[in-house]
Amino acid sequence: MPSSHYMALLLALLVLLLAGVLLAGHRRRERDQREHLRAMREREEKLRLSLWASNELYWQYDLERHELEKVQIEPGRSDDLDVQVDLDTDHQIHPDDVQPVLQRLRAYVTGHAPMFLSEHRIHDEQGGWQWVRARGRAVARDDNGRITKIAGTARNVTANRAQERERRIATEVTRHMVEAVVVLDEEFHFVTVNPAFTRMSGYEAEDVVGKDASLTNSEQHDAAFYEQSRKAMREEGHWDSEMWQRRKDGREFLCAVRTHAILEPGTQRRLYVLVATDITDRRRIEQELRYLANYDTLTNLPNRTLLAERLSRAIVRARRQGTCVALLFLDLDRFKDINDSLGHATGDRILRMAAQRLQQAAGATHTVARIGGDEFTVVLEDLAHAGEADACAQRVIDAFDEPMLIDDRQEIVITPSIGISLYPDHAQVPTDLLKHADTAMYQAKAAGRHTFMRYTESMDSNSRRRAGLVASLRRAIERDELRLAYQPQLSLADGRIRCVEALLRWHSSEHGEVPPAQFIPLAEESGMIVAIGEWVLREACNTLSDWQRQGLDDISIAVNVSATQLLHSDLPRTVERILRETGVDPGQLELELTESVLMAKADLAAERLQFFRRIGVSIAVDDFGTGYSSLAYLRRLPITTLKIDKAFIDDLGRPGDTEDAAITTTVIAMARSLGLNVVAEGVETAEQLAFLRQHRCDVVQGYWLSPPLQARQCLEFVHGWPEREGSAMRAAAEEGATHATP
Ligand SMILES: Nc1nc2c(ncn2[C@@H]2O[C@@H]3COP(=O)(O)O[C@H]4[C@@H](O)[C@H](n5cnc6c(=O)[nH]c(N)nc65)O[C@@H]4COP(=O)(O)O[C@H]3[C@H]2O)c(=O)[nH]1
Repeated sequence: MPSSHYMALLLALLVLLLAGVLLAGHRRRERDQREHLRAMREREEKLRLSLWASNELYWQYDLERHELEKVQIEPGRSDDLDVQVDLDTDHQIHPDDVQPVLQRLRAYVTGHAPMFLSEHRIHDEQGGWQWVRARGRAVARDDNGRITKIAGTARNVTANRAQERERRIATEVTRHMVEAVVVLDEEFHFVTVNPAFTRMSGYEAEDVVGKDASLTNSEQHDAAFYEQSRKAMREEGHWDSEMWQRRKDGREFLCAVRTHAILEPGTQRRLYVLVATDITDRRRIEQELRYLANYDTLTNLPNRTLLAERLSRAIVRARRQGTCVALLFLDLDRFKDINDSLGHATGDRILRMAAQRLQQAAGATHTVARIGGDEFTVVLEDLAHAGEADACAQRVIDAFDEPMLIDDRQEIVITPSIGISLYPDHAQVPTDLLKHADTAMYQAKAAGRHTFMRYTESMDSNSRRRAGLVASLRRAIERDELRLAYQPQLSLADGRIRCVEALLRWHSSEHGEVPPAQFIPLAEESGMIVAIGEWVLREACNTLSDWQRQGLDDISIAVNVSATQLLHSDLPRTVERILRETGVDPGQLELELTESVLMAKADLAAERLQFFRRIGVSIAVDDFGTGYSSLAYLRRLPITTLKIDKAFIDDLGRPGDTEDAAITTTVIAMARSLGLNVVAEGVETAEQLAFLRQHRCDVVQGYWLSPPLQARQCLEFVHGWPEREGSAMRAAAEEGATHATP
């Protein structure tokens, strides 16, 4: 074979070989390409699947072109994952979020943040806004290394945010609730507590979480109570109650608790939610109100309301058991004077002491109540006979014999008057028992106070008489039923009558002659004493000026003035006016006030007395020795005269009387040392006169000299006195003196 043929064959073979190689290379490339394409498809598929599964979209942002490319899988189609690619230059970010998004982008691009991370709102397809959470990082840079493209994923977090918001609000609400919120697990162990629980119990969350709820149990309840509450929660799913709990520091508090069982989200486990309100203060206020409604806050004794309740119950019990109930009604004698004179603070102290003595005397088992002012009651139950009530009343009276010590320096004796009524003898219902005991108490007062009396039906007529007297007294002045009697006073130094005391008389057209001891207290209680007192003053001054016109110009007149007149009326103006109108010289008027009047509202009393002294009117202290004032106290008042009460004079001069004699001589001596004029009241016998003369008493007044007389008789008596003096009277006095002096 020619070499040219050989060469051609070789060339053909080479071509074929080359073609084969090329074909094989092409086929391999084709295979590689197919493989690459398959891998790409697979990756793309995985990407789609993961985008679908994570419900996120893929985005890529071109920083130079400001173009945003979004790739997202149509939601809800798992088998056919359609890719939706949007090229978007209008990124449709919520106007409020644009700046924050740009800032975050800038932070990443400038290297201040490791990635782009942003939560912001974008338009959704329905025209509303949806929250997206986007993450991304650089996918392309220019030759200078500057980021030109960022890509990443974004997910719709609108629902999450709403849930998260709800959760945050719920947490905040729980945190700020005034009520304690406690969540317990099925075993009643603490799961969570809110700050209000910490405030209420003193336990921080870490002190209690995981521990048994019995940690805060109080000893106010027994174990059965708590077991019962757990049973109710377990079986009924709720439990509402009030319960005492113990704080970390040991103090106990009362709370109103509402409990509900819930299921722990995502599990079947039960949780118990307890909402508790601290009602300790509310309960205390309720108890205080109940206390205020039923108790007297000054003495802590039951008040009228509780008394009525206890008395009703006592009657019901007595009816069932066939026993007897006694009601003691007690009023403190002349308490008003003490209250006025020593002040309300002292008055209150006396009431408290009186309450204690009363409770002690009555015994702890009996109801002692304060039903107003200085009025108290005692309910005695299970009495076999009425004599037991009398014995109790006597015990009470004895209990008050001991003086009360005020402020460690002043001793006061205050006496009670007591009325007693009995179930079933006198009444069947509480109101009638009270009424009858009150009536009996008034009778005890009328009988001279410091005593007790059992109710009798005749007492009702006495009460009616009192009411009738008050009604008649109101018309006494206009009916011209009042008169004055005048009782002369003898000055022992010169044997002359220098003063007469004006004493009021009332002859009622309905009740006849009513003694002052009966109607003056009524006039004082009803306030009528102011008008009556003014009438007395005018009448006395008119009589004196009348006597002066008839030649009796060297005599003065003493007029009684009550506490109400001195303190609650404009007595200084009244006295001035009457003196002016009647032309009586102030030096010839003496105002007689009882001790208690002078101590009443001491400042005002002193001020008024100073006024009278300034204008020349004299002041006498009446009934001295019966009250509780001391000479030391009276010395501070501008007093001119001291009248020793008849009670001390009565036994003077009788053999064996040493106490009254000692008191009288001491009072005379002390009064003289203070420069006071001393008048002895109620001098009835020559012996008394002699005693008084011997002990240098200044003045005597009483039946020995003369009873109170009508104005005309009194004028005649005084006119005729100089003739009589030195004869029979003097003889009697001297005779008495021989008897009286040992
Ligand atoms: N057993 C006895 N009694 C004697 C004797 N001497 C005088 N008396 C009586 O003793 C009382 C003395 O008056 P008093 O201490 O101011 O006590 C007076 C006085 O506190 C008060 N009173 C009388 N008139 C008035 C008045 O016009 N205003 C005021 N506020 N009270 C008056 O009534 C009280 C009683 O007055 P009366 O019944 O008039 O009683 C008078 C008088 O009649 C005596 O030797 N033996």
